[in-house]
Amino acid sequence: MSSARITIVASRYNEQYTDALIENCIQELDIIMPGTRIEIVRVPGAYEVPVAVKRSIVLADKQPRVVIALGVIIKGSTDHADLIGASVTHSLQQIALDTLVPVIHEVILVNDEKQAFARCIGSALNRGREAARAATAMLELIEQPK
Ligand SMILES: Nc1c(NC[C@H](O)[C@H](O)[C@H](O)CO)[nH]c(=O)[nH]c1=O
Ligand SMILES: CC(=O)[C@@H](O)COP(=O)(O)O
Repeated sequence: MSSARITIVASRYNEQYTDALIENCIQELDIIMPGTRIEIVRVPGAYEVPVAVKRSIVLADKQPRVVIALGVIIKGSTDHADLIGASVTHSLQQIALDTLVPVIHEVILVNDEKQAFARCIGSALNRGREAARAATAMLELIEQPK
């Protein structure tokens, strides 16, 4: 039984999809890493995810072993979605490299709700379950004896 500590930082924007990402992620963690202690942090939108990820690492009394970042960005009629997506991707990677705490990136940028449904609620491409599997793999990697 794992006593690992994982923090999930998830945005609320497009809540029907982000809630599904969280639900699928937790369900998968319960299967592949039962007993994992999970903390959930919610933020307004994808753009706020990186600062909450960094705060969950730097300010936490007990540092998480892995952080999972979840969000759904749906393209609109301007470049705003692409700008947010690019900034979030770069920021999350920078946080992981700066802190050496693995940050699993499933803040997805999609063209429409059909793509969002397939990746958040559907099973074949579920990014919440993918995040859980990636987090587990990274936890096993960082907990290997040096
Ligand atoms: N359009 C989407 C947003 N927009 C909001 C931003 O993430 C951010 O909260 C705002 O710019 C204030 O800083 N967020 C998503 O997560 N998904 C979207 O589709
Ligand atoms: C990613 C977003 O903020 C998006 O909803 C913005 O839509 P628009 O590009 O039409 O302003």
